[in-house]
Amino acid sequence: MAFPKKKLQGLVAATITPMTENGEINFSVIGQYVDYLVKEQGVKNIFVNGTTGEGLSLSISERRQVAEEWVTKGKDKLDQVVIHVGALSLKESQELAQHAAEIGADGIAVIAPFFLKPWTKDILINFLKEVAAAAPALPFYYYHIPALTGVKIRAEELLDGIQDKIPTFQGLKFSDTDLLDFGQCVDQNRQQQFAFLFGVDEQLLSALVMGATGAVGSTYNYLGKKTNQMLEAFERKDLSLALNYQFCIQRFINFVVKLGFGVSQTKAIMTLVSGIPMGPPRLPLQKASREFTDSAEAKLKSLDFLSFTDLKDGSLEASS
Ligand SMILES: CC(=O)N[C@@H]([C@@H](O)[C@H](O)[C@H](O)CO)[C@@H](O)CC(=O)C(=O)O
Repeated sequence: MAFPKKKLQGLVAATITPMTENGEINFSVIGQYVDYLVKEQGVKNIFVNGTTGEGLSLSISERRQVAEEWVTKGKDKLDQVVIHVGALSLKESQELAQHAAEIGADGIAVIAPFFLKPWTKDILINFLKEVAAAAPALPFYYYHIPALTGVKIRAEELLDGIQDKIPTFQGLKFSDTDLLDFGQCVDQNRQQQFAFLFGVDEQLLSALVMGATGAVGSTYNYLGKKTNQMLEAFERKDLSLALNYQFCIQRFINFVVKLGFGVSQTKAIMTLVSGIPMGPPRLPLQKASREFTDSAEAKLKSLDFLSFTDLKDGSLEASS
């Protein structure tokens, strides 16, 4: 199999799914969102329908439409659009994988099924293999997020010999803090050209030291520019400057984590910073409180992540 695509590297924004106040998907702002990521944040890769995108809270038909809209609006602007196609139902996952191929996505990613769970590596591989086979021309990424799926099979174990079973396997999206597991994934697969995409934004610098080739995360929607500066400093081997950037990013994430941080809060912050209305999350998530948004705004300003002139009208929309 030949993959014409460039290796997925650098920052990948885990996109939010914009919604209207009525809870419908707001497709009308996706074009603007693409431009914002590229022009304001310098982020040209996206990960659609993942955790941040509430992919598992959307219907299959919605997931297809969202994927299609991002691919269409990202054409000639974005480098790569990866679609998360994981689902509890293998059939649905395969349908989404096939659809991603049909619409011209650049790759697919899959989480472990998390209700009736695979308990061994081989069972998980069998599930992933069946999904990957539905899109045999698309690069395949395993999305490791054990805290949310409850599937604790170590990524290092999973990667051992994975390309023999899944020839389209191209990389790992690692959303966990176990840097021993992550480091061993890199170390044991040095001969492969896999993408190692780290998914804990506040710890990215440590993962870069371990050999991460890129990162997928929610904060790259609005802290992409700052994180790109960190990547550039790391690339120039200016570790002290890179650390300054990481600490600065950590100060913000640490602050919001203490207030209670998740997808709802990401929607509110992105609305505030970009001026593009992301709307409320879908149940069971609850909209971020006005108090949260005000505190986050003050913190962003104090860290110089946001100036008064950056504020757009949409900032009001973020709060209840
Ligand atoms: C649990 C979670 O949502 N993790 C985020 C991080 O970007 C996270 O928001 C960030 O590190 C702040 O803690 C990503 O790993 C999720 C992600 O990439 C996705 O939306 O698919």
